[in-house]
Amino acid sequence: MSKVLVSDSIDQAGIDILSQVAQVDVKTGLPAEELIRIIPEYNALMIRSETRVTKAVIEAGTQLKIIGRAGVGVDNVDVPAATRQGIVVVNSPEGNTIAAAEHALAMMLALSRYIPEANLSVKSNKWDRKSYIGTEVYKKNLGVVGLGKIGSHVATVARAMGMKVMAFDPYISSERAEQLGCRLVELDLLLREADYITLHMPKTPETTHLINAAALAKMKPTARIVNCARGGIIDEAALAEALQQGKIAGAALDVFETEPLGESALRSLGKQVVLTPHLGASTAEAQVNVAIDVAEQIRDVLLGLPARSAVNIPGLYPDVLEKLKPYLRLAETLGNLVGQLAGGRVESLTVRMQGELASNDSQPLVVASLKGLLSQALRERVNYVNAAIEAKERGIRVIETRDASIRDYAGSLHLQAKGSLGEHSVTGALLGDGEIRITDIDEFPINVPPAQHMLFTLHRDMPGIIGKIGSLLGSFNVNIASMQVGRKIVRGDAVMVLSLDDPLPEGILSEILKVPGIRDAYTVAL
Ligand SMILES: NC(=O)c1ccc[n+]([C@@H]2O[C@H](COP(=O)([O-])OP(=O)(O)OC[C@H]3O[C@@H](n4cnc5c(N)ncnc54)[C@H](O)[C@@H]3O)[C@@H](O)[C@H]2O)c1
Ligand SMILES: O=C(O)CC[C@@H](O)C(=O)O
Repeated sequence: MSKVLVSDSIDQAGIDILSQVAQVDVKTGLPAEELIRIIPEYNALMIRSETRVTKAVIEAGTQLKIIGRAGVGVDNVDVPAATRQGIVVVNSPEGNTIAAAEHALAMMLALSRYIPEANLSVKSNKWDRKSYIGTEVYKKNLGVVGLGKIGSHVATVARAMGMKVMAFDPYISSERAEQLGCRLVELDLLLREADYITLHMPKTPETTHLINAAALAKMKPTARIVNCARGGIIDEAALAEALQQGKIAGAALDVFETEPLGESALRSLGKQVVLTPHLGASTAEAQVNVAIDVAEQIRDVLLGLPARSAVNIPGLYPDVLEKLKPYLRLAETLGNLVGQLAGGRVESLTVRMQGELASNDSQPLVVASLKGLLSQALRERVNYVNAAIEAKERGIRVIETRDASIRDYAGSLHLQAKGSLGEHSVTGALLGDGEIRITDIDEFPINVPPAQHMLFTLHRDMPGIIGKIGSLLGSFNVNIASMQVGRKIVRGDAVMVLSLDDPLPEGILSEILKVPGIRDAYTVAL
């Protein structure tokens, strides 16, 4: 019989499902070394946000087939390490949406009416009606940052309370925002105009400390901010300072840079700060939803069936998956690449299956391309199950075409995306050993493997230009791993593709664009 370890507190409904197919051991609060010691016995691990599933835990889990996260964020799991070891990681993308949205709304109202402090005051035998004159949210401007599942529900309820809602989300179409009755605006405007700001995006390199001292300085002195998304999106030291100096009026936080929250200046602030210990998902309903959702997936995988919300492996039957795996990786990489070249707001994606691929079932490749395309915006939230729905909700038009006559490689994939940075295309193929090659960018032939940090330029093919870019990168201490130029005619337009050992520092792109002959430049992180 299979063995499942449940290492965080999970609703009994989930345990009951797992018990149908496995021996279930519930052991919460395990120290890291103890988890590493016992994990080799288990075929599945079910967690919430407390257990840290590090590389060491994964490497020790030699029998593990699946890790189930009863919740949305899998930032406490080393997903690349699990993928390398062939362990499926599943989550529950929607089970706690309403709970988290309602918590954010409750935080906003608690902040406006000083409910936590007033409650403490009455409980300490006082009857103070003067210190807690609040403000109404009715007719106030709410700025929603991240208009995904939770942000959308917050926006809908806030509108019903009479608030005027604006939103900033670089990956959402203005049509989607309009459907929700929101004005899609730039972050700068939202920071300046909002009376309340609520954050609902994932923590990514782009969103880490998005709300820093400079952002807080743009806010109104009467503004209040709520973070029920992820710790670290707000710079807590800068926030404490802004509150102490009266630069903003209040903050309510459910999530923190370090959890549990240690020593923090935020704890000593008064009624203008409300803090909760990561309770966004803590409702009876959400805990039942996520426990059932994830336990069912663990049960299915232990029975040899596919998982419906796999974060790292598509929900396909194992034999189909095995055959398609290298092409799914190709499609995902190309989707991620073309999405970044086209910019955030992608309107359409064309997926062309070429050569031998033209006769395959195209659906998994289209889904993998969309998963790659949306991965910058949604990170672990996008998977093979929800990629198509997420794309539809974002108003992305998907066009599938086939051309069996293109036979430069046995099978190749061509993606074309139209977004806020214009229309861009990439083609890629697999070499005999399964290595990915990018064979074409914007119709310019090249032959490069994808790399973690890449720079693409469109320029005039003229003497000296490559040297200038090389020296410029050198002056910013960026090491070039490889470089290739693709051109159609001599001294016409050309593309240059550079693989870099380091991410490009801020400001360098504008310097590159100043080099005579450079028409455009894009950075990509894969
Ligand atoms: N406090 C809790 O207990 C709790 C519970 C559930 C979810 N969460 C967190 O809430 C957040 C939102 O969850 P969701 O289910 O709505 O996710 P979602 O994927 O449905 O939506 C996230 C949205 O953020 C947008 N986004 C990405 N980068 C952005 C950026 N730089 N600026 C603005 N928007 C950006 C995406 O386009 C997307 O629309 C996640 O961080 C999730 O982990 C917290
Ligand atoms: O498990 C929890 O309570 C938190 C869950 C939440 O942060 C999530 O990402 O789903």
